[in-house]
Amino acid sequence: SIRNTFCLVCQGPPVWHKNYPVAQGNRQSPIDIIPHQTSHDPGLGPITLNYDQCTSINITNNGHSVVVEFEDPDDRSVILGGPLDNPYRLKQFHFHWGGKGCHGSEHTVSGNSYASELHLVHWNAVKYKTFGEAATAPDGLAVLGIFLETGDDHRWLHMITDALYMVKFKGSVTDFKAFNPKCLLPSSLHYWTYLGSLTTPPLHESVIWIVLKEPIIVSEKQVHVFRMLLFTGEEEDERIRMENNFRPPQPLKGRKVRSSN
Ligand SMILES: NS(=O)(=O)c1ccc2oc(NC(=O)c3ccccc3)nc2c1
Ligand SMILES: [Zn+2]
Repeated sequence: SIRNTFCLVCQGPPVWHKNYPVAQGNRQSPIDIIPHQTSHDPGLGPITLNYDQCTSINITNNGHSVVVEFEDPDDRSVILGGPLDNPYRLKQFHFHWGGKGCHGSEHTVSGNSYASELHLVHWNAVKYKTFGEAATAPDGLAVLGIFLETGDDHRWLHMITDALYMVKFKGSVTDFKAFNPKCLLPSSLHYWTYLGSLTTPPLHESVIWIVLKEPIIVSEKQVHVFRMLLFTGEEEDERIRMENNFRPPQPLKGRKVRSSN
């Protein structure tokens, strides 16, 4: 049937375990974070984001999300501290969002989801030679998750949403230079952290998750611009709107979620 030809990832989370058995593993992401059940760890220091020398390259529609990629030849833009033993290099950031009126974050907080979630993906270049190698190692990646809550316009998110018309179709890419994602951070860097995975195939259990407690505020109109993107390519007859590209929370399987102060 059409569904068989439809790519496996596009058929969504319920079928991923067929080709990626790790989907039912012991450290899958996202999760529902229950604040009063997290353990406050005084040994957990603050995180530091050294993004001032970062070099963004382009913005692309990879058929699952919209991704801004960075040059990572050295430690010019890194996240360090917190639960991390090494600096982790910024590789890319991307978003997950819902459909009209329904929420689209991946992590939830006491069962509540936000309109969208931003992921800044970093890799451990001290221990591993390439991103690909790090992506399969238990301490290979560190992803900073930031919730987007609807309210007033976000003055800097416009730089992203104004570029989305250029990458409407799957497989499209356009230059996107000199963007510093520091402008997308909330005022507080307090966070929860736990050991998890990539939230889309190949679902590698290689991510140290750092989820900020404070969301950034963006307007519903700005989130709606993300929904003009398509899952489908320019050459395909059927146009499928890119929305609800989030994986639902996965079983905690006894994991501890730690809280910074
Ligand atoms: N939603 S997620 O868990 O943050 C997540 C999920 C799946 C991912 O695949 C990649 N691959 C690269 O970035 C990459 C970048 C350059 C070369 C090869 C791969 N990053 C991911 C992040
Ligand atoms: Zn993501």
